[in-house]
Amino acid sequence: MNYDYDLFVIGAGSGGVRAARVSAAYGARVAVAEEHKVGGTCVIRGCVPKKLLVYGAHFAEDLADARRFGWNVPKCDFHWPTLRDNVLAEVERIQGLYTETLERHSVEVIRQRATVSGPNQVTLADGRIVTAKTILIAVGATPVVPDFPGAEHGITSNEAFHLEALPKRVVIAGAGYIANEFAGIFHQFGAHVTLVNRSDVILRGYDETIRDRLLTISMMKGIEFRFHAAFEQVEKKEDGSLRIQMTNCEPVEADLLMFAVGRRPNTDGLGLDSVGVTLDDQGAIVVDADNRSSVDSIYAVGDVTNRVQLTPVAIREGQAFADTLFGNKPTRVDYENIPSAVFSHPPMAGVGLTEGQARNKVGSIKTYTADFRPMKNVLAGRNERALYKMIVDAQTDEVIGIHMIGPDAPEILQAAAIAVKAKLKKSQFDEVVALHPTMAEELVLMK
Ligand SMILES: Cc1cc2nc3c(=O)[nH]c(=O)nc-3n(C[C@H](O)[C@H](O)[C@H](O)COP(=O)(O)OP(=O)(O)OC[C@H]3O[C@@H](n4cnc5c(N)ncnc54)[C@H](O)[C@@H]3O)c2cc1C
Ligand SMILES: NC(=O)c1ccc[n+]([C@@H]2O[C@H](COP(=O)([O-])OP(=O)(O)OC[C@H]3O[C@@H](n4cnc5c(N)ncnc54)[C@H](O)[C@@H]3O)[C@@H](O)[C@H]2O)c1
Repeated sequence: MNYDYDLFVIGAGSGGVRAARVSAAYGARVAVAEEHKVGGTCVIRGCVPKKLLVYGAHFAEDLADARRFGWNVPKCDFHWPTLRDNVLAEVERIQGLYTETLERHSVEVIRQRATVSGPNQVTLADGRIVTAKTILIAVGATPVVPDFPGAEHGITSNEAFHLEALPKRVVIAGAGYIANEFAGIFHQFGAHVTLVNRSDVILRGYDETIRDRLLTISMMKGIEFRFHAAFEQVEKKEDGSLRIQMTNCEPVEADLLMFAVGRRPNTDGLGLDSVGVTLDDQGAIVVDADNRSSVDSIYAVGDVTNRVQLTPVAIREGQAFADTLFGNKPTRVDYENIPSAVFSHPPMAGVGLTEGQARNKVGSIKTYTADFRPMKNVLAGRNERALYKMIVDAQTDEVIGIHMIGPDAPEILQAAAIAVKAKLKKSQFDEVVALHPTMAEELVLMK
């Protein structure tokens, strides 16, 4: 049968763009449909604008610390519209680059919503029907908004990048990645931040000691935490402020409520049920190791499969899909030892097993820690300690996990992750001469 395209990709985000571009480079006739902006969550309302806000926020501490280093810093004001508009302009620039790359590879970019209407058929928002030998679903995920009276007065991370003015009092629901990153951002911009979580665990999945250090430092900075609290009701008052009622604590008054309680796959109304694509109980597309769904001609990559919701993972899945299907190079993503980071203030990062996971899985382990006050913090009079932890298999001496919190932790961890992935031993770390004076030298000095 003749199809309009060899490949039709739905969603031009991290996974979809990579899959479309590489498949086209292998000679496939490819189209990609995008209902919002090319680049997807990471570029438009995720990693990129978030990291730029983190940089912007960090100046609050840098400017204060500079005085201890002899700089005569006058009283500085922060102007939110300047940062917001510069960040949004940068996002537009990157969006342009992504679109250009796709077009240069002869990928047809269709700026509309698309839904699946057959195993080889896609229906566009304007009513056009197109056919493709293979369909790749790369529609990502969307923020979860809990259901309770007044929840409509809250925003999600999608809107946080567009705020008219900076709120003075912010309540953030959740205690995961987005909650902790935005807690740091709003706090550094001068807002009073309260994090509300239904349990007393922040950043589940990260090493407990590292998480505890972030909690301690955040509280020291003045970020408040309300644990074991569930939202009951939010009222909007005449002056526009919010009265937020929760279980287990007094109501909180705030100017902004932001939900950061997870992201669910974007499969609603996508037509997948009509063709028999199997979804799990979270609405994620169930795929095999080659990203193939329960329907032979339909594949899925990225957040919509709810495996690991990170951009580099979506990109790898998109690449593996293209290599396997159109490049004659069967490739599978290796999910072992994926490094990750939280761009909180200070940031934290980790790779491999946490101490708790290692005790359960490996049994006999050794742990090494470096708990130190970075040189810069000492001179700045900033009482913030960094903490590095290394987990070693006691039998093989292999380093099976590295976890850290402190300045530049994500930058340092990316390099350390190579060693963990390469299954290097603790003795091989010890053989490396320290690079002095750095924070990273602690990695080869742990005793
Ligand atoms: C605030 C925030 C910060 C983040 N920070 C980081 C970080 O620092 N590091 C990191 O690794 N990850 C981060 N992430 C996660 C990362 O953004 C995602 O894991 C990644 O974007 C997933 O890529 P994807 O291709 O699966 O989906 P997406 O990038 O979400 O792309 C999906 C695209 O599909 C489009 N679409 C959806 N439905 C349709 C349809 N029916 N028709 C046409 N188009 C459609 C959407 O508009 C979107 O553009 C962050 C996420 C958020 C929300
Ligand atoms: N630096 C990064 O790499 C980065 C940054 C941001 C987001 N992301 C990705 O995006 C995903 C989504 O981020 P997120 O922060 O929304 O999710 P998350 O899974 O990190 O955290 C969700 C939090 O919400 C809490 N929660 C869940 N349901 C709740 C409810 N009904 N009421 C109150 N609290 C509730 C959970 O206990 C948890 O603390 C992450 O899992 C991550 O993969 C990555």
